Amino acid sequence: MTTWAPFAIGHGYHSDVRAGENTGKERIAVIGSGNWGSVAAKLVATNALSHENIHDEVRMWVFEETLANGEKLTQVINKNKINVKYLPNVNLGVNVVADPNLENTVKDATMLVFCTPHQFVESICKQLQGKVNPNAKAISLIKGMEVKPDGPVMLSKLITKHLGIDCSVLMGANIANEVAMEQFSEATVGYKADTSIAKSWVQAFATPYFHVAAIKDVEGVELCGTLKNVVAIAAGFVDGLGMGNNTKAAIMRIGLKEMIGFSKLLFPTVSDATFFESCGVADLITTCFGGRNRKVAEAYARNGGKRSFDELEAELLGGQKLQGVLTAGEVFQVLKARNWEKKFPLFATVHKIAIGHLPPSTIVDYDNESAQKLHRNPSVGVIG
Ligand SMILES: NC(=O)c1ccc[n+]([C@@H]2O[C@H](COP(=O)([O-])OP(=O)(O)OC[C@H]3O[C@@H](n4cnc5c(N)ncnc54)[C@H](O)[C@@H]3O)[C@@H](O)[C@H]2O)c1
Ligand SMILES: O=P(O)(O)OC[C@H](O)CO
Repeated sequence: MTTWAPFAIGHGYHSDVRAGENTGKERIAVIGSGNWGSVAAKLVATNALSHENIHDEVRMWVFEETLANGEKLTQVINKNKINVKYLPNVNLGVNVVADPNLENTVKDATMLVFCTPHQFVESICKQLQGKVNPNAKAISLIKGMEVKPDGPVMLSKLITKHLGIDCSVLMGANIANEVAMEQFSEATVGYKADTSIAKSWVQAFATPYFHVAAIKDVEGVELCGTLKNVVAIAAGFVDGLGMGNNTKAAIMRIGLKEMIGFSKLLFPTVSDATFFESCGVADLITTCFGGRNRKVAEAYARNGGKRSFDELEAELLGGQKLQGVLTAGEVFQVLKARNWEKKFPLFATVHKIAIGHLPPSTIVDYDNESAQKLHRNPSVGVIG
């Protein structure tokens, strides 16, 4: 561990600290500073201070905004080491430096952690083209996907396409506020092929309270994190309609089946075992009980679909962003394009409810015939 001098609490940050340095150490930058992005910065900042092979400073890109008191968010973070807007009351670490300049954030970084809402990733990548170290590696903590005219594109692939660098993913049962409180939880790194890259990411994130396992199934891990948000919207509808635990469990089971089916149709290499990791069933459970997607969908159903998701998101989340409604729309585009709508009735119904084409009550009243065909598995002797 090296002594940390320039970034003591209460000091302004020194933007020229990196000039002329070539320490041969990894240097981590976090792109994004929302609720989970801030926790990601806290995790890697802890490890940066305790691992000799990682440079102490962790630079975090902040989509700059002016707070109600007129101060800039970056200035407040650098003064107090707390992201007062997206992760209040949690010290990010003395070595986290908030930077409103995207290009400056990634300058010299060898490990790039992407953690913004998924709808902003492509424009961020375009801004970063030609600006990142070609030998850097990336990891995406972002749950979501893009749909292009020729089909769906996972965000890890989008990052690799735009920046020409390897991109792993980290997903798991990780409600940010709980990880921030250092409550025990687990996560899954999905990597492509190179185990040394997977080990670097495990080292960067793992702490005694945050256990990280790596598996060679980047698409499987990323699709788990992406698709569980659609199921969480369905779970929220069930809660908002006042239905009980059995109904919610049924929706989660059907949702898991659709997650597995959809993932394997898109990527036949996706492994069944992935769904038993933290990124799979564990994340599905935590999100369907404690997540933001569930919370806003509950309010939507309680209001009978009369108030839009955008309105409820703004009212309930204070600037944080939902991913599940957009993802349901993106999944639906894939279902339409491939004529898969009847194979994934829960996914399709979530989208139709979210855009107001069906009432919330139809979450338990969708196309039962095709649903039963899909969700009953004769090979294990289930009838009915
Ligand atoms: N919060 C969690 O518990 C959690 C846990 C695991 C994974 N995730 C995933 O992490 C990703 C990031 O979520 P989060 O919770 O860190 O963010 P968030 O929803 O808390 O915050 C929204 C962020 O978006 C930024 N933003 C707003 N407009 C923007 C723009 N035009 N361009 C770029 N950025 C803009 C805001 O400044 C803020 O940092 C999501 O994919 C989410 O699903 C979240
Ligand atoms: O709050 P949500 O619904 O965005 O879910 C948060 C995380 O993805 C849980 O792992």
